[in-house]
Amino acid sequence: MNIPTADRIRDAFLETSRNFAAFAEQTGPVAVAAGLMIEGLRGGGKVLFCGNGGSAADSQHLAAELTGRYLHDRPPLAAVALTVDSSALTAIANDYSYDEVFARQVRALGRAGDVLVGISTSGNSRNVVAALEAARALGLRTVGLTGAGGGRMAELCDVCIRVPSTDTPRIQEMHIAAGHMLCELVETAFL
Ligand SMILES: O=C(CO)[C@@H](O)[C@H](O)[C@H](O)[C@H](O)COP(=O)(O)O
Ligand SMILES: [Zn+2]
Repeated sequence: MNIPTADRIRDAFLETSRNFAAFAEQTGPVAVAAGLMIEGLRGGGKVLFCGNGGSAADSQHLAAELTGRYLHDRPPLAAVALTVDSSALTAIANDYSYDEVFARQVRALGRAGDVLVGISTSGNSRNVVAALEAARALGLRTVGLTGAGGGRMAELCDVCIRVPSTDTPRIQEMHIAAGHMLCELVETAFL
């Protein structure tokens, strides 16, 4: 099927708009996740993020919003993206397996009271699932950002933000919007 370019762009933007309208009616999990992050940070804990591909980019983006600032000046907040240390990622993948790249870092760095945010559009990426399992075993709180199905992550998360789409890029668009809202709510609590 040969869809004219303008129609294709408009259809994609309208789909994004419909997705966000549906997501706006499902705000509860975002509020609960922000509460967990605020509680963890107030208790002296930190927020860890992990994900693959676009979700790796989201992980470092969101961690930087907390260690730096989102909109306002306030104390730095403890956050680490487990996606950015190329030496750790390559060594763990090479010596153990790619499935272990986040879980091993969680076991190295995670402490009870911390929060792990796992980001996956399918909810089934094995390294993110393994990281959530490791986090639960250590007593971390777990937050998921997934697509509508939730995948295997749904049952491993204290709260799972399941955005209303099954299309990877459309899901990612809502993930970063939800992530920004999390940062806004967390920042407000520390102003
Ligand atoms: O950004 C994109 C697609 O928009 C890709 O890089 C995407 O993140 C990768 O294919 C990931 O490996 C997908 O993994 P997941 O979201 O299912 O956990
Ligand atoms: Zn992408």
